[in-house]
Amino acid sequence: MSEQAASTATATANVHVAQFQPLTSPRNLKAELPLTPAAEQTVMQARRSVQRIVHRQDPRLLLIVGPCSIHDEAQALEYASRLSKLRAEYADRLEIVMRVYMDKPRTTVGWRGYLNDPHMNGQNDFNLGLKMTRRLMLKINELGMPVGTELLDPFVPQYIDDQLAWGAIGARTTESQTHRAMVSGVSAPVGFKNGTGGNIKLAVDAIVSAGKPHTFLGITDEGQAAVVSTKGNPDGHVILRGGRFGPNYAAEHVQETLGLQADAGVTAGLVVDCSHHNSNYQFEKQLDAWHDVIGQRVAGNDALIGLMLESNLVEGKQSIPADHANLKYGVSVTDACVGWESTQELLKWAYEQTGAVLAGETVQG
Ligand SMILES: O=C[C@H](O)[C@H](O)COP(=O)(O)O
Ligand SMILES: C=C(OP(=O)(O)O)C(=O)O
Repeated sequence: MSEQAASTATATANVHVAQFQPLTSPRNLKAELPLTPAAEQTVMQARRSVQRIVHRQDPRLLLIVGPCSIHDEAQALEYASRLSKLRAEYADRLEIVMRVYMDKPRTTVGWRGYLNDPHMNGQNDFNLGLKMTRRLMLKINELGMPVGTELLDPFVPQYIDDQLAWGAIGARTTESQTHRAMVSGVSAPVGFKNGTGGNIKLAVDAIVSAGKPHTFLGITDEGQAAVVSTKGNPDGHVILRGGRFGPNYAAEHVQETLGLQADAGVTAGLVVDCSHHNSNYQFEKQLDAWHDVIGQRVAGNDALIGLMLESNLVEGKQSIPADHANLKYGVSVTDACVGWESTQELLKWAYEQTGAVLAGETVQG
């Protein structure tokens, strides 16, 4: 697509706009990369399971597991292929969804993810990023591995909503009206992180807001600017991710959250993100959160319905080198992740532990 300079610049308008570029429409991209029957089946089955887990009608644990961010298609597919085997093996007790995070929020600036900047060089080729995102999600769904992602840019759901079993709103945007309204129209269940400062109430408020109809400005499938009216998303839930004061997965924080939800009439279960402030950004500490939360669930706290784990083929993280040939294989370029061996052990442990919880309970599809 050809680039176009800001043609509307005047003395007072678009003073700080450098350029506009045409954006492909959701319909064009979906015509090029349609949802296949196999991918659709993965999405539909997993979405239904996640909805039931969120509303505590299915006792299995929802586990959202995968890299902090995707930066390489082949590595993401290798990870998805490995994870899909464990998903199938543990399906009677665990509903495993892969973290396929493509659009990254930043505290200030930094690489904004594969969707925003697929070349990782500041070119911000959104048209390519959207295509690569849709293609990767399609391939992962076709493996029978359901996809979960953070929804950050409000236009993006029109391009990938049909492929999502689960979505998240990040800690930096849960309080945003724009994101709450956007979620009210998203087809999949969506989790809201607590704020970076640790405020849980704003995530509960977000569930209430996104559960209602909204009218906002967005785009149509044809890519035309439009007034969008939604019906409300009934499957919002809180994701506890810790705050600047420290972790918030202990029993007292879980109780506090349930109290806030009761006041607001929210009955959804809670997901705990083992990473971010719940691990103090040290990837090994995700194990503490994982063991603690599953321990609470096994001890009888049914409100704890799921966990998130930041995991990659290889543990740790790396900075993005100027020469991408120097990127280390399978290592995160954003937050540090646990490696594959730990991931396997953690999933096996979760499966073993939840045996007692699920004994005698029937999982209905
Ligand atoms: O999940 C990843 C990061 O925590 C998030 O994108 C913020 O990153 P930053 O604080 O490094 O910008
Ligand atoms: C950015 C993320 O988390 P948070 O919004 O909790 O910082 C993430 O999960 O990738």
